[in-house]
Amino acid sequence: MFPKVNPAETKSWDALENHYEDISKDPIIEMFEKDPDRFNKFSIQWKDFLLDYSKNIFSDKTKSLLIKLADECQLKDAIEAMFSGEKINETEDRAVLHTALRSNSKEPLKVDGEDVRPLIAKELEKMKAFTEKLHSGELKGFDGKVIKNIVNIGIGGSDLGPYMVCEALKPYQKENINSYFVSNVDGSHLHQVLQKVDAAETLFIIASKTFTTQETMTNANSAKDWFLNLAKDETAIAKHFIALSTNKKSVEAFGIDSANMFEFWDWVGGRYSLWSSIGMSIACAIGYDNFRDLLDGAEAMDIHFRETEFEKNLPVILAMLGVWYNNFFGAESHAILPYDQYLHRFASYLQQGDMESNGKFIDRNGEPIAIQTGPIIWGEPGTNGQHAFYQLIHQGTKLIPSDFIASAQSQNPMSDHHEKLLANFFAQTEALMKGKMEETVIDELLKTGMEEEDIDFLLPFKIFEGNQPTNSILVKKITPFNLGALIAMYEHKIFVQGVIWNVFSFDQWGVELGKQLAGQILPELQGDDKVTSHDGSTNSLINQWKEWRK
Ligand SMILES: O=P(O)(O)OC[C@H]1O[C@H](O)[C@H](O)[C@@H](O)[C@@H]1O
Repeated sequence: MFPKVNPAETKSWDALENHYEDISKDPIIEMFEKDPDRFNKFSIQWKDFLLDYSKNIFSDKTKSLLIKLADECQLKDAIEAMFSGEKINETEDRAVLHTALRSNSKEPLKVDGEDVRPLIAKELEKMKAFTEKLHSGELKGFDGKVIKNIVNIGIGGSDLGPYMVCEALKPYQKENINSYFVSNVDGSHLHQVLQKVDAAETLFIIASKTFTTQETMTNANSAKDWFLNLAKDETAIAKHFIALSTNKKSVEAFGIDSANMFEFWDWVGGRYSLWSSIGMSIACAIGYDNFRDLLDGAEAMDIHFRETEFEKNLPVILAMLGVWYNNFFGAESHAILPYDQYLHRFASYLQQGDMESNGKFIDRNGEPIAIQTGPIIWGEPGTNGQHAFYQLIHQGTKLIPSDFIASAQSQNPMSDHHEKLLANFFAQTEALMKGKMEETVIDELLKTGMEEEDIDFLLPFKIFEGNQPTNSILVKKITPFNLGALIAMYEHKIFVQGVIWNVFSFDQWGVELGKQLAGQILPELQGDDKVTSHDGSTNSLINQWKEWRK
């Protein structure tokens, strides 16, 4: 049974509240001075990963209390429930088995009496055969030209994951393939892409779990119209459109033959679906073997997560640190700061992964939750962020725990770029921890020859209080395998936090209301009649738009 423990009613929760009072103002730097072994104690090396979590407001006692909390919330049982295919997504009555998609195990894994392993293997074989045809040039368009452009049309989980991975693995991109992603229903998004491609050389991948999502279906229909206008032959669709979906009926109704449909299943959540046939655009971009490496990396992390004691478990430690700041320090957000340009979509990918999973106010017993749940996830690659928002992290009034992620090896070594990038990566976490004390500021200003009166004026502005917590995640190189492991690490971190906060992490009812209202408003936008059916603000906005639209 999936546990349903209210964390605030556990003994360790009370103990953590008391412990917070004792430790929250202690300078991290002094913890290093007192304990020379601190880095060894609070870091984990696993394969090509080094997680250093020693720069946190965190002691042996914090660690043991957080792990006790995980135990009291029955995390071990929850992990087993997920991996074994229990229907832990109770509000949708579904199992949660994205881990099965990347598993090499042959041991039967049943959902509703059916072993899912052969289903997964069959679909992967189909993806392999298709991508091999694409890369060998065998896949040709309606007039015999070789297909070289891939346009993925999808949104949310059917876009963010594949897009993020294709960007992160750009150095592995097949030379003869150009990949494009269209997600926004704003016609400009599709327009921009269609301008760049020749219909005769283009494959449209319509990616949608439900095949009913308004944005995706609108873009898919417009792409089809554009294509038919050029190809002038309905039968050519079979060569230029494929579908990735769980909904065969709607795929066929759209005009895509089920032979050109790559299936997945309702036990794969949208934001956890890049490992399924939703990863087709990834396999097309980097080749099937690299896609398999991505899956293997994720599987390695799954095994680590499932089998490693919590003390040394990467996702568990990251998750419990997040709980520590979210629930005891009152931190509202968590920053993801990759020092790797190719990871420039990583934070936005994790926004869906994390915020759609744990942004909930009702617990697994159907009761309102009295404690804080999922944080606001945000971030941009370093060093760019340093010149934009780091001011607030260093000297603002908010506590912002951050994950600094860097690749030890550059994909594109160029003079001393990578040393400079990494110098910034190392410097920032040190600066955030140490801050700059009054005496140091005075010393520095005296050395410039500044008058004492001027120093007195400037002094408070130049002080950095420090003690801003950070995790450093150093990865040897962002290969497909390591990226798969990195993504899976965050997926499991999110899972653990959902277990602790006692929320259902795999549904997303919160996205429905806006969709429903947009559906009601759309017909009201036709015609020139004044709209009066909403509140004063919404009516006025719509009516002003009607005046300005032409
Ligand atoms: O793949 P689709 O069915 O088109 O869904 C795309 C996205 O839309 C929904 O609004 C959900 O909030 C997302 O979780 C999902 O990934």
